[in-house]
Amino acid sequence: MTAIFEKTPGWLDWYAGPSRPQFRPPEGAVDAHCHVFGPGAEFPFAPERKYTPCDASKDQLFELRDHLGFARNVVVQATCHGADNSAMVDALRASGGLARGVATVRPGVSDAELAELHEAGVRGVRFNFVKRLVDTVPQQDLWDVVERITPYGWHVVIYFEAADLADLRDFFLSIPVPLVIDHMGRPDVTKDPHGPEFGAFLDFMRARPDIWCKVTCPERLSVSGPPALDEEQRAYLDVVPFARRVVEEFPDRVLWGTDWPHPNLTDHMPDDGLLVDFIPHIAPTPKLRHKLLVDNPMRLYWPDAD
Ligand SMILES: O=C(O)c1cc(C(=O)O)oc(=O)c1
Repeated sequence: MTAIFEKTPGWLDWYAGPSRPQFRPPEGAVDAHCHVFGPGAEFPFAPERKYTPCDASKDQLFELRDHLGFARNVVVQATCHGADNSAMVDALRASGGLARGVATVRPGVSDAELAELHEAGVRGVRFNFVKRLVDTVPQQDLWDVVERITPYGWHVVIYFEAADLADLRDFFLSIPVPLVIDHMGRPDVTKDPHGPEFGAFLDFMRARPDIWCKVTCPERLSVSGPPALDEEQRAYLDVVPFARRVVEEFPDRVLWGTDWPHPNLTDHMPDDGLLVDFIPHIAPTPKLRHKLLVDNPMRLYWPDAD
């Protein structure tokens, strides 16, 4: 029987018919953070999920990639699929080598499963500490996962709220593989980008040379808005000083992504074309943009590409 899913009340669907960005990404640009949702009838959402999204298929993702002028994707396992990576893996396999993946695995994962994920293009696992998205996982379980993935040369993507960094920092620093921080550690952008909270985040990044940061999700972090809609070119300016600080201090360890299909936004859904136009605000020179969009993600996800 085909699964029928009812979306979480108030769910905002991704923006159909996005504009073509004025900023043209450099050749070979990578959208290094995006997701697929189902389709639920083919790849059912996980029983333990905290939200039920609209469908967002691999074909729709690849269409967006081409429309925005990107060449590749990194598809991050969305929490609504739990540890069933089949929709994400299906996207990787259909991409003809143009997508890599970040999976969610439990400590009991078999060697055969890990080998299969690697063969499909998975290069990392995601540890999520955002309480509205997942139940807490014991640190020992995460340790066990790290031990299992280390032989594959994978990294760990960490998603956490700024307020939780102080408690999690020591645990993060004890993980002996590269770390990739989702959405800039979710700073409170009403605070001073030169103040103690963001200072603690930058200090965490300075602690090791293999900590990377996604300068993503201005639409999630912004308080001032306005939404990137109706040809708005100056959206989310309150996020710029935060992202730009990270790009300028760590030009070789930053990544950018659309975060399409933008789960759990509640007040607006951005036009992805206009989100791309945000990039020159945070990476002001062609050299910084080339690192952000091409060199860095290629080094992390396609190290063997010519
Ligand atoms: O902030 C979020 O709601 C969110 C959720 C997910 C997910 O459910 O996987 O991924 C993200 O990158 C961001």
